[in-house]
Amino acid sequence: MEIIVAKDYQDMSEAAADIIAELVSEKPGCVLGLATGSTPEGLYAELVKRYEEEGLDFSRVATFNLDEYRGLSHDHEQSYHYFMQKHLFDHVNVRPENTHVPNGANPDAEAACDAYEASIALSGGVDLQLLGLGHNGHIGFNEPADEFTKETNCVDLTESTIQANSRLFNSADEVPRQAYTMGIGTIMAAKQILLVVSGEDKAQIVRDVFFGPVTPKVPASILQFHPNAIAVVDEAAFSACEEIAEGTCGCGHDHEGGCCC
Ligand SMILES: N[C@@H]1[C@@H](O)[C@H](O)[C@@H](COP(=O)(O)O)O[C@@H]1O
Repeated sequence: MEIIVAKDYQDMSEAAADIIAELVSEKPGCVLGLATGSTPEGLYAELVKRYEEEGLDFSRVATFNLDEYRGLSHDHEQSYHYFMQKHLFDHVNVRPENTHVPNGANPDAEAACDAYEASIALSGGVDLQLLGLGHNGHIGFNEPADEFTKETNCVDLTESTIQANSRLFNSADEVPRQAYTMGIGTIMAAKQILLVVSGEDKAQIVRDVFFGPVTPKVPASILQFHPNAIAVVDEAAFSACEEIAEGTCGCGHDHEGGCCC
């Protein structure tokens, strides 16, 4: 995994937007896998700026979002569909019919997830998958588990994720208990991965993800095995990794492939 350490949140957002903008310019009909959460808000703002100021063209781009809460309709203010409209889709020239978010309003989990997986396959596959990182190492809504998930599936959210995401709802009671999410297999099938992480509160999990063992207990650790993964993290999020990156953590081993301690 290539790691780019950005100075701060704004710097991280710009560096990540550069990578997406370059792909959209080089391959106007590309398929973008998109993510929600606070972390990518700044990079979406950067993409909107590039559309407005430089004419970055999204008219042939197709998008597939990672996940959606089960039970929330598209127009629910806390749905990820609504989030994407608000932060990106309403402000650039992407065609609505080319944007895809799992259908949280479909109570038939199997049908909703199978349909989503099929539409990703029909698009030819994701060129670049953007990811944020949960405090417990989740990507999409793939929570720590005994094994890696494969395809789009329905998951039970962990209590820590419900608590973390409750800041966007009136109370934790309102946070849906389940979500539809691309599986780890779906994510790993993307040709390129772009992980963005910001803030000191993620420093320990960033260290585990980048340098710890690859395990479904830390779902994002699987990204160590992706052949074309880039992580853009700010200095605060990278702060627990510095000693490893500099090779001064004292274990005496070569850290090129990650650290054992
Ligand atoms: N399902 C989303 C994830 O895709 C996201 O990466 C994570 C972290 O969000 P934030 O960037 O707000 O810390 O939150 C949610 O649980």
